[in-house]
Amino acid sequence: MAREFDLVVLGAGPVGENVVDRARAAGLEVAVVEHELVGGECSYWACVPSKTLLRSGAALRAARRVRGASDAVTGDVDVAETLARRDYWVSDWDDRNAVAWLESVGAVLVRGHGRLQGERRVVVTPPDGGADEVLVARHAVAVCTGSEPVVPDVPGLADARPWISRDATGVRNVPARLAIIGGGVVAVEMATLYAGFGTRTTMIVRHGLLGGMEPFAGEAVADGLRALGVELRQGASPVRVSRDETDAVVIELDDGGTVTADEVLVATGRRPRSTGIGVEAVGLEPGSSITVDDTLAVVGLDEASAAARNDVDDGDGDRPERMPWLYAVGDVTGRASFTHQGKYQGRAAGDVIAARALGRPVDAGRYGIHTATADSVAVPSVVFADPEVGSVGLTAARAAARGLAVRTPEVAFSSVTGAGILADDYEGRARLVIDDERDVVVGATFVGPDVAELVHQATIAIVGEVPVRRLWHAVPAFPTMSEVWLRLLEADGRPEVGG
Ligand SMILES: Cc1cc2nc3c(=O)[nH]c(=O)nc-3n(C[C@H](O)[C@H](O)[C@H](O)COP(=O)(O)OP(=O)(O)OC[C@H]3O[C@@H](n4cnc5c(N)ncnc54)[C@H](O)[C@@H]3O)c2cc1C
Ligand SMILES: NC(=O)c1ccc[n+]([C@@H]2O[C@H](COP(=O)([O-])OP(=O)(O)OC[C@H]3O[C@@H](n4cnc5c(N)ncnc54)[C@H](O)[C@@H]3O)[C@@H](O)[C@H]2O)c1
Repeated sequence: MAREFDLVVLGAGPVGENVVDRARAAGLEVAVVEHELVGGECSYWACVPSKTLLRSGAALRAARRVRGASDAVTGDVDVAETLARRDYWVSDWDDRNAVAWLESVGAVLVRGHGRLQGERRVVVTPPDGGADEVLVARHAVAVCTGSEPVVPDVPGLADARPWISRDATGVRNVPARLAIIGGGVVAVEMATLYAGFGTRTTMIVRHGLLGGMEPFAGEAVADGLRALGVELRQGASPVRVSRDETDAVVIELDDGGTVTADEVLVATGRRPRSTGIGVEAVGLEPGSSITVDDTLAVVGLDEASAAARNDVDDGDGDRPERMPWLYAVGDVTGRASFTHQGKYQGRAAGDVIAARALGRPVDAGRYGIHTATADSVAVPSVVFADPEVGSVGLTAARAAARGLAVRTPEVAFSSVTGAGILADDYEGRARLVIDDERDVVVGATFVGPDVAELVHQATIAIVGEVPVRRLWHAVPAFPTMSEVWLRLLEADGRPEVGG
């Protein structure tokens, strides 16, 4: 016997939880299928443990940067206490609180591995390998299955017991030597973390660090990592990996060099988790990101399902317009792989699914409540390295690629009194990207200690499309880090009357 619900959500990560929350708030009957821990990657293996582990070293370094406080710092990071704090924040990898929340909102949790079995049907294999159960969705299925790490096909790597990010954030025995392959955000944050733990850390980086961001961000982070004692092997790629007779990992590089370590962390990106979830049953391509429109409804599904059924539209117009029934939300869409952005999508998706199911008006225009418009305008992110990198919107290069004429005022934080008071010899930079035609901010990057909280101001300026002329009236308090905004406006130039 199949159980019926209004909505079946596949995956109870942060994104699935938000879809559930909004759909339940509207009164839909909702089932959510989860094969691991309710709360997903972010809560147990990604954002929460990584940021908790990074915090101890960051706090110590912050105190060391203030004369009058620095002498009170007499030791290094207490690794055992830091790991214990991490264990607390990941609830010892126990999801009972998250499950209690699901129950409190009246959602039904179905434990097991789910996969699509055709339109509006999800089949679940329970964890004990018992009989499959079919869940039928009266209105919609939302795929929120997240992403998984990519391990490149380097000879010997898979057999060398490489770490993926879960091993690095779930660590119990901190290695004396760690090699990291990759130069993206996972690699940079984990190098910062392990260097702070006293691990001899070597990064193997094909190109620069933090590709895709403003170049000055990667350069400052590279300098910061070197200052922490990290060895950067830039312009090098691994060609062969093995374990030697002492069980050390030996990584041979294409520049002829070798890196030897106790563990090797592979941080070479993630791919959408769209295999093994039955997308082929509805005509979609497993392994690819699932393409959605701004209401998170899967695009091209009718054509794909028709093709899968060999049911060709003869174009006589007799096929009725159908309500979307399949949605994809979060990392699996490849739109913006961050928890906050996926949750934003999840709120829109839960609301629009309910609106369509209940025959209520749908607000799907630009910045409508049922859309994830900001995905293509303002995705904020913070890289928790030393220095931190906070960014949102377009870089100068991305703006140029879009054909925008921009102004890019840039300043050093040395001109900001609040930064100098925050830390002695504060070093950092900030850049705005301003659309010259519309005179609004379309991108911002801040690099330096404790810049994370500056990003949201930029996000509001971008999403609110606040004219730069008007930003002159948003006065930052003295002496705070926010004064960087005034310096940036000054670098851009005081507007003229009638200009
Ligand atoms: C090391 C690391 C650090 C990160 N730090 C940050 C950060 O600081 N800030 C930030 O915003 N983002 C961060 N991210 C990214 C963030 O973790 C993801 O963007 C976020 O987890 C995506 O949420 P999601 O719900 O889409 O996917 P997930 O969190 O992956 O959740 C998907 C859920 O679906 C379940 N599932 C999958 N397939 C099935 C199936 N077939 N049946 C049943 N259940 C299934 C999974 O078990 C999982 O619980 C980090 C990522 C990594 C790797
Ligand atoms: N603070 C945060 O918000 C945060 C933290 C961690 C992760 N994340 C999310 O997780 C995602 C995944 O992070 P990531 O760092 O794994 O991916 P990434 O795409 O940011 O970086 C991958 C890195 O690996 C390199 N690389 C790829 N293939 C390689 C190969 N074959 N050999 C050598 N190097 C190779 C790339 O050049 C790049 O430097 C991010 O895009 C981000 O959305 C966010």
